[in-house]
Amino acid sequence: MENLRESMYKLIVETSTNLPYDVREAIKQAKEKENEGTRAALSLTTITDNIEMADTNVSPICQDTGMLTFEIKVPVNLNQIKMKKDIYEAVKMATKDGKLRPNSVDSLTGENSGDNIGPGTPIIHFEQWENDYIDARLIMKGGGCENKNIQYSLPAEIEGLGRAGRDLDGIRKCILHSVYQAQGQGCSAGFLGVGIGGDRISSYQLAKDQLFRDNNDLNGNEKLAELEEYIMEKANTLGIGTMGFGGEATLLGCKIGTANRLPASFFVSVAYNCWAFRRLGVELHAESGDIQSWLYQDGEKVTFETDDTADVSSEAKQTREVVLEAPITEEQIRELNVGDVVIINGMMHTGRDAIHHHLMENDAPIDLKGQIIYHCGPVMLKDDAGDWHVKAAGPTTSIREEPYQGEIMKKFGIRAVIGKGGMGPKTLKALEEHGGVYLNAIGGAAQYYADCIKSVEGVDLMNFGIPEAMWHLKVEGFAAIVTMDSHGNSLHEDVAKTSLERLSQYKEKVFV
Ligand SMILES: O=C(O)C[C@H](O)C(=O)O
Ligand code: SF4
Repeated sequence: MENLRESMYKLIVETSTNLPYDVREAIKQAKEKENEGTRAALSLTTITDNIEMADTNVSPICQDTGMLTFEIKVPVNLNQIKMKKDIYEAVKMATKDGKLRPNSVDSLTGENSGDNIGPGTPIIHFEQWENDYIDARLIMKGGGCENKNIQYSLPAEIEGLGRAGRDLDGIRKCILHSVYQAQGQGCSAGFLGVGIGGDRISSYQLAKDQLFRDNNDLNGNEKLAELEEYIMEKANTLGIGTMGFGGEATLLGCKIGTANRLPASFFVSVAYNCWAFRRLGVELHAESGDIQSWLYQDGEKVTFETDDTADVSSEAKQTREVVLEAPITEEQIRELNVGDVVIINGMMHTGRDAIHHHLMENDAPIDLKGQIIYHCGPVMLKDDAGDWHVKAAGPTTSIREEPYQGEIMKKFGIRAVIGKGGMGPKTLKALEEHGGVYLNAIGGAAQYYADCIKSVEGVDLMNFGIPEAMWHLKVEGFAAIVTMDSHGNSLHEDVAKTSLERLSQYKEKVFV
């Protein structure tokens, strides 16, 4: 198996940088459904441009390269301990080359292992089979969509839908609700893997396993096939849309599986995957470890036309072009309204979970008055001369900073924060009181935004690790949409409200 390490390296790089054909096809169809010129359509154009850029640059589609999970089937008698070592080496190499973000963090101290290896990471499952070759599949599921996974224990009372019993109709309610509760926070439009039955643990595993099914396959169980079809149709009427901006495309795939359960338990578990659905596989020669064929890449590769006159930045030309450069004044902020597209030039500073926590108790390493904070944990590489380069830099889910954001903006005089998925009432109130704005960038579009970053001017608090440090970035033409303004308006609040109303239409029994 002298080539296993190299083959696994190829699998990792390809999974991180090149979306599988079935996922590309689903995104292409979603884009065709949206009306031209709408925010949803323009956001999808940013997403498809980003997919092509990642492919061309051989760089991560999204900066969160996720929890590496390998599912490997091996002929009997193969040494799995040796195989594991090769996989670890391949992971380390891919991290060093900037194809993976160092994403393995000690749960208590927050210390980043730096190479993606640590207790519990990566996840590798082996299973023996009677075939004479190896089937190795990899999924890289990011943290934002992982946080939107949900497990229901039936019977249950479901928000908007009422009582869900221990039957197919109860399951239907759980799955519809799971789409609603994710809103735009898991970078919709998304894909669902659903596990019915098992115990709490195996039920979630079953849900994640469903994500390995080809998006175009038909469920072998007629009832479940019907349910999958129903969910696809109805979830796309909720109006959550791409990034939760509203629109036609909310769900791109739904795969449901079952396992036996105990008489006393009835779990429905949902694994929510963002549009950046990175999963690929290879068939390997059992002796050499060479790649014999790729999985999920049958037929002709689905490509997207790139159109730089029709992405989010072009919306500014149709609405109002507002160019911002820090330091920003309160007056400039008060002029902004939900729906405006802002083009940012000049400096912005990254800050996510560790920085927000730190700033509550400590001074900032630089003067943040009038500045812009970007909720982002980039993939960075240092060259031989010691200079840093941005390899991927999309936004992270902002709601995690909800306990801190308002206070921190006031304390340091920050005028704008950029992130994705929106923030809650506490931040909205602070934006109104202080004169601040929340700007939504397109989640997952890590190449698109990396391209806007013209230089890395410095970094502070590197002790928190690469994703969590405060990077000082100079940008040009960085486009984002005002989704929460200083007048008490929040697009996220509006979409949450209307989607709940739409969800409630589906209260009545459908499956008997
Ligand atoms: O960790 C990140 O960079 C992003 C994360 O996957 C998220 O969706 O919030
Ligand atoms: S930022 Fe969005 S696209 Fe990237 S891993 Fe998180 S949920 Fe997925």
